Amino acid sequence: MLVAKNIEFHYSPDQNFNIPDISLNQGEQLLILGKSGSGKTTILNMLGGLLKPLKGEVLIDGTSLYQLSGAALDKFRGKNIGIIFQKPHILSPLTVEENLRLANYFSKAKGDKNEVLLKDLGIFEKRKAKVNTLSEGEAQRVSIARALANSPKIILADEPTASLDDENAGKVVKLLKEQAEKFNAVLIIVTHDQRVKDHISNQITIGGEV
Ligand SMILES: Nc1ncnc2c1ncn2[C@@H]1O[C@H](COP(=O)(O)OP(=O)(O)OP(=O)(O)O)[C@@H](O)[C@H]1O
Repeated sequence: MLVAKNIEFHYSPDQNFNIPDISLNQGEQLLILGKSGSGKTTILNMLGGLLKPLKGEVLIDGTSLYQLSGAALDKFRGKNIGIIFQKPHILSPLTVEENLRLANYFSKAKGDKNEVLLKDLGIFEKRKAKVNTLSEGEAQRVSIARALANSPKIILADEPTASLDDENAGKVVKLLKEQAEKFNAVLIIVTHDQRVKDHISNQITIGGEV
């Protein structure tokens, strides 16, 4: 389902990220641990079709992402990959519901799963609320709902627990796992947060001990 092989990348020649090969089947989960600055967001962006590696390739369902043209890659990403960014990519003046409909619109999905998704994530009762009136934990769940709105085969989450207290951090990881299991999707979480360690047993560490 998701394969990354022989990936090489650096922003400047004096840098070198050591990026291990990754191979995950449908429904498998992986935790990538790394200290701040170790390249976690960089890897996630490469796996998500947002940053072209200098060498190597990323294959999703046999499709080599960076062989696709820009427009085809955008379309492929919209259909297959859901990314939960470190800083929520949601529009705060809009309501929860409107944010989801916007995601549906961009991925041409019907939006028939929105209600179930909001219920699963415990934010259904907030659907008419503007995002800028939500707590950080609620806003994080909206950004998860948005990323999952088109039932992606690959779910990538960048430090999804960084700004959450213990209780909410645990909840968010559980929700991500449940949703991935429900859709039999690949789930990759990158984090430096030790609290996530106990939730996903398949782990790799980049850039030395965390
Ligand atoms: N666009 C860029 N141009 C140049 N250097 C960059 C760029 N983006 C990131 N870097 C550098 O690359 C390194 C890895 O960054 P990255 O954001 O991938 O790390 P990270 O592990 O996700 O860190 P954090 O946990 O703090 O978010 C850092 O040293 C960062 O300063």
